Amino acid sequence: MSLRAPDRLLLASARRGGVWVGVTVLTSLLLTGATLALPAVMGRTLDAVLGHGDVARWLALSGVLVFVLVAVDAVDDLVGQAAEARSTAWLRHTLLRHVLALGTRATRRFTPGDLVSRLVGNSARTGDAASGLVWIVMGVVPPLGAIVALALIDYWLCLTFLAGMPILVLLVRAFLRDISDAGEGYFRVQGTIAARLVDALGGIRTITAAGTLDREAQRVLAPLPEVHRHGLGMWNALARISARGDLVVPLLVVAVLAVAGLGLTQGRITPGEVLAASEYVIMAAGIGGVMSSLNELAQARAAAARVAEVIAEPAMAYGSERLPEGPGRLQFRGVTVQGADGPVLNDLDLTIPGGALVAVVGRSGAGKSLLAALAGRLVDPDEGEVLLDGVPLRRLAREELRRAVAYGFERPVLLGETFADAIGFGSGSPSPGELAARARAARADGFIRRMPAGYASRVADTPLSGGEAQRVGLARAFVQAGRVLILDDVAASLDTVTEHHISQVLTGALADRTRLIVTHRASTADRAELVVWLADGGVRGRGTHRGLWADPEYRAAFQPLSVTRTPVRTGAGGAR
Ligand SMILES: Nc1ncnc2c1ncn2[C@@H]1O[C@H](COP(=O)(O)OP(=O)(O)OP(=O)(O)O)[C@@H](O)[C@H]1O
Repeated sequence: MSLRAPDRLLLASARRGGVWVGVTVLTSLLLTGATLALPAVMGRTLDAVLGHGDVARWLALSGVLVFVLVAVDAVDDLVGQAAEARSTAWLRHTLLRHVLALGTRATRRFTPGDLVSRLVGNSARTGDAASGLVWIVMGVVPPLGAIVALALIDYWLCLTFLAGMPILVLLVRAFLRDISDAGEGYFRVQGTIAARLVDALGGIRTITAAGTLDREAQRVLAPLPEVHRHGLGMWNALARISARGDLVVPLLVVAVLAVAGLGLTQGRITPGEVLAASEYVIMAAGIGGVMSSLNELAQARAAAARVAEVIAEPAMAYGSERLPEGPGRLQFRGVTVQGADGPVLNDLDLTIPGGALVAVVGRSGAGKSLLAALAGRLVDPDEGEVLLDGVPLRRLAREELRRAVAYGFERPVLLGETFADAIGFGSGSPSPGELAARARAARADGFIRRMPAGYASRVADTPLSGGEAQRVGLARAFVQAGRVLILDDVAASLDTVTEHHISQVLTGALADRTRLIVTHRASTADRAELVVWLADGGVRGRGTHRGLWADPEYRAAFQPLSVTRTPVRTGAGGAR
């Protein structure tokens, strides 16, 4: 029988508990042995007191067993926690690496808040299984051992107990089903709340400006009744098993003790053995102890299912090929990307000449950013392929691709402690001189130098305007720039003078690269050597800005921004 993904993950994470899992097995074995031996030794002690043996010896042995139980129990807890910590750490590493390897697909498939809840809460719950599994396995040993002990005392005792076993088994199965369903629902709803909270924090300015704090709090916490319902489901399952156990276990105990009493009157069993049998029957029916471990395991399994769901999402695979020498020519061949309501790009064929400055324009939602993402393999097409200097991007080694293609984004996230880190991010260790030169080119050098610690200033402590952040992001792209530089609407928050300066860098210092610029600005399109106009899922037109401007639909792609931001001379061939 092949294990399901959550079970495989549970086992893998339990193995990562390493040596501590082994120690937990040892301590649990000791505990189990002592637990099993104690009733027999107590029975012998009683028989000794009644005149059949060495009382002092049996009393001493009872004392040793009790000591072992207390001491080992404490150690068992400690090593169990150590195993869980190691398993959880491994699981978080694995999940985090996978989420990052998924790239943009991670946040298309899962919301950030949901991913955080899986990474933080669910991973820890799954990690609990490291010692939980051992405790469960060890948890069933005392009941099984107790059944054997009953048989050793008198086989009628064992048979009486086994007659009641099927009821116990049915109870356990029903409990496991109820608790697993409730656990899964509980974690899912927790993830939903976390996702809404992250959304709300991302949009906190809008919420504050709109004065909708109460409504937002209600929206974030709206699934709480569901959390309550699933929580109640878990408690009910526990209560049911406890009530049913309370009914079944005493019945079993009474039945076994009645048979033991009969054996005593017939001289088959000693009084000490009756005492031992009364302990063993309770141990054999030890539904309570195993139940709480099973409960833990069921919850760990529900949590593992949520972690495994992310891991099952295939990460982007890279090839091993290198790029030949080349100018940075990009080719899109039959590229189709499906969106929620049909293809966003449909069988698109396009060649971006190497070393050219190319503007990608089109109305909002035309697929410009998607085209830019495809060009550097931030996403893969559903059909077709993208080639760089003749090599399909999928075949390129990851480092080769990342060295060859650099990106600048409209709302860059500045990663790294300091501004020097943020600008050099992903580029090895550029020299301070190179960092400054690129920052100057991106018009970021001035405001960074004015900070108290210059390039060593901490990014997190420095609130930046949208345009300043864009310029730092641009400097990073410039440092990184390989043979292709892709700028996705990077000038959206820049004033015309800064944008003009940056355009000069693109046509000057970086003129040997292929530059793919997504833009809404007519002035940027006008400076490009080639304009690719996207509409209706494909290339609606390509040529120079001036050549395309005659088409009113082309002009409409710029209208909202060009009217307000960029003076445009209308008329055939006269755009600027
Ligand atoms: N990886 C993807 N898979 C499927 N659909 C996507 C993907 N990325 C974006 N889309 C969808 O493609 C459509 C176009 O998005 P895109 O961001 O490319 O538009 P755009 O032309 O850049 O718009 P804007 O000018 O408003 O920034 C959107 O509906 C978006 O949801």
